[in-house]
Amino acid sequence: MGILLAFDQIEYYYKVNQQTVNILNDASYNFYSGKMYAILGPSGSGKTTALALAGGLDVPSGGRILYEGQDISRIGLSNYRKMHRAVVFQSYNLIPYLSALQNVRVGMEIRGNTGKEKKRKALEILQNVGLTQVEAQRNVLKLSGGQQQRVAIARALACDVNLILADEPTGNLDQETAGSIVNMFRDLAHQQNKCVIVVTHSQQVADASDEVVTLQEGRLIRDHSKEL
Ligand SMILES: Nc1ncnc2c1ncn2[C@@H]1O[C@H](COP(=O)(O)OP(=O)(O)OP(=O)(O)O)[C@@H](O)[C@H]1O
Repeated sequence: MGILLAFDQIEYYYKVNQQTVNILNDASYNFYSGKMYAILGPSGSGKTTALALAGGLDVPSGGRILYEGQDISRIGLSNYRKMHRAVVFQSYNLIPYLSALQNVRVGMEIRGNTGKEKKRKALEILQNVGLTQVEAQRNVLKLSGGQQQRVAIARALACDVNLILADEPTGNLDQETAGSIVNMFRDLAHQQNKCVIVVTHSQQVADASDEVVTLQEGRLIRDHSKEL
C-alpha cells in the first residue's frame, strides 16, 4: 500500500472585513491506497474545504496537495479532476433529465472512455451497486434517494479512478440504506484498492472506516482511539 494523496503543510484562509480567518493551518496527512478514511470535526471546522482541496476544486493558500508524490497544481487541476479522482456528494449531483445509465455513461465519456463495451460496462457497474436493468433505464429523479446515491457511486466507479472523495454521502439516507452505502465504500477500498475519503458527521461511517481523522484547530489529526 502506497501513499496516494498527501496534504503537505496546507494552509487555507479567507478574508472578511480585512480580517484573516484561518480554516486550515499547517494541515498534513498521508492517505493510502486500499484504505477508507472518515474525516470528522464540528460544523464549520473545514471538512468540506479540505475535501474541495483534495478534489482540486479549490486551491490552498499555502502548502501542497500531492497525488502520487506530484503537486496537483503541476498535474493541472482540470487534468487531475478528470483523470485521478471522483467526488460523491450528499445531494447526489446527478444530471436530472437523464436516466441512471446515461448518468454513468456521461461519467465514462468525461474520461474519454467511448468504447462500444461502454453500455454493457455501465449496466454491470449499476448492477453491482444494486440497481436492476429497469431501474438503470429510469430517469434518476424517479429513483429513491438511496438509489440515486448508488447511481452517483456507480458514476464514480465508472471513471475508474483511484481516489474516491465523498461529502456526507449518507446524510440524506435512512440508517439501513446508509449502512449498505458505507459497505460499498469499504469494499472499494479493500477489494479494489481505492483510497476512499469520506467527510461526515456520522458515527456509522466513522466505525466502518480504517482511519478516523479529526479536524482540530485547522490540523488533520489521526484518532487512534478507534484502533485501541
Ligand atoms: N472562501 C470563503 N469565504 C468565506 N467563508 C468561507 C470560505 N471558505 C470557507 N468558509 C467558511 O469556513 C468554514 C468552514 O467551512 P466548511 O464547509 O469547510 O466546514 P465543515 O466542517 O465542512 O462544516 P459542516 O460540517 O457544517 O459542513 C465555514 O464557516 C465556511 O462558511
